[in-house]
Amino acid sequence: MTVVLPLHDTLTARQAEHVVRQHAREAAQWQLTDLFGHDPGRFDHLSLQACGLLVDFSKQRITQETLSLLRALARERGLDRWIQCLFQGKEVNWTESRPAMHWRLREDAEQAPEVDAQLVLMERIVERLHSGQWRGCQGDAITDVVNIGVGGSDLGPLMASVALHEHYPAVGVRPRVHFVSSMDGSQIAPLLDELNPATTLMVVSSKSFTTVDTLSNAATARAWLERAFPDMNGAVPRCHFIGVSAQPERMTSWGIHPDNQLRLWDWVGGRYSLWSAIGLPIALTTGMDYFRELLAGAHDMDVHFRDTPWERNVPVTHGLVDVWNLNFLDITARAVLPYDGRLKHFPAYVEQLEMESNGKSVTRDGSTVTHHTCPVIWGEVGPNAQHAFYQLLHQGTQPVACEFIVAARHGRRNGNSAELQPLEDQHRLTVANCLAQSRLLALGESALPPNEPLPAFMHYRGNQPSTTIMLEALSPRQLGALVALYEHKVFVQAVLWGINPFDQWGVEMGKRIAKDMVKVLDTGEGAEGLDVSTASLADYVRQLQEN
Ligand SMILES: O=P(O)(O)OC[C@H]1O[C@H](O)[C@H](O)[C@@H](O)[C@@H]1O
Repeated sequence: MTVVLPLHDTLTARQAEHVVRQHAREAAQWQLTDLFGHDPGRFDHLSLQACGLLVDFSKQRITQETLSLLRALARERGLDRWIQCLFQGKEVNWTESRPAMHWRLREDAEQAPEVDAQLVLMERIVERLHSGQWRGCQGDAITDVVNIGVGGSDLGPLMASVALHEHYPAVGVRPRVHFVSSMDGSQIAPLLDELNPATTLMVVSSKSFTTVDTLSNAATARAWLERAFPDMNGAVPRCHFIGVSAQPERMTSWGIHPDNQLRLWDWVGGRYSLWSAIGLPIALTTGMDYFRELLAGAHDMDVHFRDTPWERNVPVTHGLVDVWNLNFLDITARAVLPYDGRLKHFPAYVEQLEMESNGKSVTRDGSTVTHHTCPVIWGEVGPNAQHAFYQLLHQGTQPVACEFIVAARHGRRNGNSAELQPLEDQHRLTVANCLAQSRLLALGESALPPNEPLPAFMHYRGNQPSTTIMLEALSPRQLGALVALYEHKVFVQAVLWGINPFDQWGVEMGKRIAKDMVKVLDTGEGAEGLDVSTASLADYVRQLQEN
């Protein structure tokens, strides 16, 4: 099927960009202190609510006019048609000739029956594990599940399982869920020392089922189980391995029993796949009802993104503000700062989602972009980062756009009120820190009560822009909405930049040349074709390993 995707109307897009650029010349002089001083209604004008999230853009260096000019630019770049193409399942991933239909994983059984069929299989597995009916090869109930995956087959499930670990399945007992991703064996080795093979189940999670990191960890896990049960090698794959992949034949030839295979599809990008069976660890942590709530929250955001006018559209606004910071204010770094330890893996998740999606430099027509695409993104749990890199945010030389993510209520589910009070107090303290930091970053020392003049080294210059995303509480539904918000804002930005957010060709070459390098390290073969630095390092390693 050939699909005609909208191309930019280059001339008008250039005109719109010119207008935004002129506006940005003025904006370069703006101070957030003045913007707040001039417009007491700034919060009302520049904050939006959707799907249980309150998103405050008022601490960004923008005005209502800025957003309106950026929306005009987006209109001229064809964003409305691109959104339609996304949700109509057109080939928006044009370098791989595929649609990108992660949103379809959040549809109901009627709209997406093939998705529902996999959810039903997944639910059966989850129930068998929670009820103790899934048995190891010696008849023991499973107590520990190890998810073996990397990239999108690790970061999303890990992030959401940890974020929602206070949500328990309604019935039964959940197993402990562990994550192994690193190819060097440094995670799996100590884990296997602790675990009992009789009660451990491995989930080998790989969309392609070719990723060497995952397959080498899976091989180590299989050897460990086969050593433990030398006479039961036929039962080991059946009782101790589940596979999740878009490649059933590869799962089968690796040895995953057909009954233990869960599927996803080529039309789901790895970093967009936590909603599929790749999310099995999440469902094992929370139970299937909460997993479905997570999907429902993401679906809420899909509908909001698709149907809401851009003036009130959170992913559109979020994407546009980031484009503004990067391309018009030259802010090339962004910090993702959750004020909630449960979201400790959220920054790493966003790093992959955004930088693997939008770290591109070639446009649809094959030309090189003439502007920056994705900023450098990093992050950490905010309160911990306060004691680490906030020094640079407050007094360093570079502008950094910050993103604060915090829940208004902790929403703790277990324990009596006397026990919970100290924890509620800790949550309030955390929210207070979040608000204090974003205020100080924005306003600098003018946020402080008037005092005697500070020496230069104590100076807080302020004017660091930030967005605050406030959840009512960290529920599965709101987490689903939050993650889908990021997925869609990434798409908005890609459309404005004219790039494909759904491929990752920049990762492929590294995988290929690593194979040749293994040969160099093993035998020295191929070293003569290498640069002197790499050849010398390889030689040094070989000498040390031989002695
Ligand atoms: O799920 P897999 O096929 O094993 O892929 C795992 C990961 O590795 C690749 O190199 C890509 O960069 C990621 O986008 C992907 O999520």
